[in-house]
Amino acid sequence: MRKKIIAGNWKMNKTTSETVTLINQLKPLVATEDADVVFCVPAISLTTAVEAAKGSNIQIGAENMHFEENGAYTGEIAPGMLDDIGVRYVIIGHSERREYFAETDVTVNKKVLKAFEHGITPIICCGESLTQREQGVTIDFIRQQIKIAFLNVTPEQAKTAVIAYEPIWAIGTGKVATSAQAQEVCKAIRECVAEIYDTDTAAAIRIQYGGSVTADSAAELFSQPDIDGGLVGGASLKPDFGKIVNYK
Ligand SMILES: O=C(CO)COP(=O)(O)O
Repeated sequence: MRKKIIAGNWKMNKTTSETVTLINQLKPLVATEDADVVFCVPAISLTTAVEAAKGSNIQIGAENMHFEENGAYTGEIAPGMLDDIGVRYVIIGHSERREYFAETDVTVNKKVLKAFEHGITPIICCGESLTQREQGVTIDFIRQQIKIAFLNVTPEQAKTAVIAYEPIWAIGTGKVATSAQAQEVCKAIRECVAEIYDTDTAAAIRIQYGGSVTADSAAELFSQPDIDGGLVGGASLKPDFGKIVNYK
């Protein structure tokens, strides 16, 4: 049985002092043994967030990282820097990074490989646009994203990865995918992982749904057979996140 993983993606929200306040406020609300709970916070607050989360079940994740060890990449953050301060997860290839910062399936793959090298669990994002959904190419498009993201990733590594299916049309729009739509794609992702590797790997990998998840929609989404939790944007910044984590 896969353990659920419920992660917040804070995006570009909250100052460092606000981060401490919010973590302290949410700590008792997200305390559970039933799910892994991850807060992905802005890079500038990562060290503080790791400190603030100590003694709780909250793990801290980054929202991005570079794929090189170090070097002349002004403004970027290396995987070893995250590892050094106790960051255990990193979101890779979020659609906002693909859209505004020119990330591609190839850079996603490089980052995924680097994250594993450093023992950091990648939360690998995929998802179609509204146009692609209307064109009927959703599954083809996502299969391509997954196949490239996992190039040269070993089955042992893949078993520990997290995939976040986030339809772009559902992000920040209040337009949540139906549980049937989300389940259909998450099942297709698992089948794709089985094709790349084997059924054991497909059974172990955790697949989240993301896109306008709220305390009202979480229970139905997370009870689908191929949905192992969520990647939550807006609602992860509020006490409601506690209800999402304890959705049952
Ligand atoms: O992009 C998301 C999480 O990564 C989803 O954001 P919202 O929950 O705000 O729609």
